[in-house]
Amino acid sequence: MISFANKPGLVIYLTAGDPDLATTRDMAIAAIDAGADVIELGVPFSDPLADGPVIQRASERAVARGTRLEDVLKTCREIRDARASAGIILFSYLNPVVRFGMSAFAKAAKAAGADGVLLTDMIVEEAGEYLEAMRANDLAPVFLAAPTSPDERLKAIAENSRGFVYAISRVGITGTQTELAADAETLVKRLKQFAQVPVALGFGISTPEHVKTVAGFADAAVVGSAIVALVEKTPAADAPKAVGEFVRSLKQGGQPSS
Ligand SMILES: O=P(O)(O)OC[C@@H](O)[C@@H](O)c1c[nH]c2ccccc12
Repeated sequence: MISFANKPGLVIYLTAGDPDLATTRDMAIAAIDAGADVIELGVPFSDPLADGPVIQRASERAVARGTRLEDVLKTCREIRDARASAGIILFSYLNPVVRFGMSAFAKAAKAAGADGVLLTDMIVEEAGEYLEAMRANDLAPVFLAAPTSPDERLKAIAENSRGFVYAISRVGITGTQTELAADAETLVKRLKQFAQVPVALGFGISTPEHVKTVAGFADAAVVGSAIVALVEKTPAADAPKAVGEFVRSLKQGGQPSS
């Protein structure tokens, strides 16, 4: 279930299959137990355009190991069986989903226990068939909103998103930054005019301080590259514990001060 009732709301991105699928499952479980509200389970893709170097490398490693969409669905099911109530979003580019078949994919995602789907390069203006497949399977479609989008696009993105809407804090690619983008708060406020669902902010969020700042104006923070970089430098056997500890520091350090 997608809920951000325990502040600060936290969405944790993992590239499935890096370092391997069993470790991905265990890291997701550790992240949930440490306070992650939603896991974004990334299907590794050979041509990840929107991704910065850290996630690109993770995708390459996972693809090189032969990780396929079917395998990621299986891992999703394992995470769901282990933790009934956490939110799970399947995260992919459009191409692998189209190859799988949109309707078959939606059915399989539901059967795998996912709550929702985010397709990075799916644009809301062309989402008719996708939205229908999501609706038919009771899955939440999550769309990305960029600071460069005019109001009428933000409105369509907000109104068609379920579970939450994803605000991209800055133009460009994923990756950690020392400073949060200055116009991130403006984008969240613009989206909030239109959104009935929570607004999550991602891109460049990597520290408990960032999470705390974001919690002041958005419903949730998305952390991707900082997690994936930690996974990259940690031996597989230690990765679930390391991810759990990092997520706990984000959740606790991100708490609003009273
Ligand atoms: O890596 P960052 O800067 O922490 O941002 C989250 C991001 O990685 C995750 O949500 C994501 C992974 N791949 C993407 C592609 C497009 C948009 C978002 C994403």
